[in-house]
Amino acid sequence: MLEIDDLLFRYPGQPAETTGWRFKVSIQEGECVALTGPSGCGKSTLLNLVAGFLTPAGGDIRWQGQSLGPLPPWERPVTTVFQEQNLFDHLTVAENIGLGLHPGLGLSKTQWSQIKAALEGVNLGGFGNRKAENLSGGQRQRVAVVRALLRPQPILLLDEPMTGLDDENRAILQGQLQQARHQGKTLVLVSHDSRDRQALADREVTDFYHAW
Ligand SMILES: Nc1ncnc2c1ncn2[C@@H]1O[C@H](COP(=O)(O)OP(=O)(O)OP(=O)(O)O)[C@@H](O)[C@H]1O
Repeated sequence: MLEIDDLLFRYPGQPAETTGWRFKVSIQEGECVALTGPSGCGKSTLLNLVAGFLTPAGGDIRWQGQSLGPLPPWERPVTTVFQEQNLFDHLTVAENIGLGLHPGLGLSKTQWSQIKAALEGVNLGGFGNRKAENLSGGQRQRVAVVRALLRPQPILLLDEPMTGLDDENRAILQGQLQQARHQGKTLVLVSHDSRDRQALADREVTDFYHAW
């Protein structure tokens, strides 16, 4: 289970008298939960806290009973697809995905073949050797999802993962994410598009945030 347990957070510089957040939600292993709420309620903030990109002022995040608090982002059992994809423009598509598997790109032949096959699975067959800088927004988004899906981490944090996709590619990525869930991954989804939430989420959670 992924437990967000009274996690307290306020952005640096936010005056102490203004309201911060107290996040609380539990997500079962293998579940896909959509966090929903009005713009600005803290959905992306919570994903950044779980990923370890922001530091809470109190409370805890536990995965299978172990606190993630002491772990830096790269040691957490988490992989992310965020709105800004941070692909390295000067690297190829395959290298960008490979970096998610090994920081020095020390990949086996089998892993390079997996990357090639995964790209074919999202309509990007033949794109492996292209520089990321030459991709459209929707293509970049698909590369980012492939990179996340190939990583072994059990928790996938998805912040608007379908941005910029046409209907065909949206359906393809929905299928890939459903497959990941059936393989046992735990998905936390933030999407303004109800089609994604309906296609993917087991339940929508609206009461994950409270005033602190
Ligand atoms: N780095 C930051 N410093 C200060 N305030 C921030 C920072 N990032 C976000 N905020 C504020 O925190 C609030 C929550 O932002 P967040 O992006 O988590 O909301 P959200 O629920 O994901 O919104 P949306 O649905 O519009 O994407 C917003 O009011 C936002 O302006």
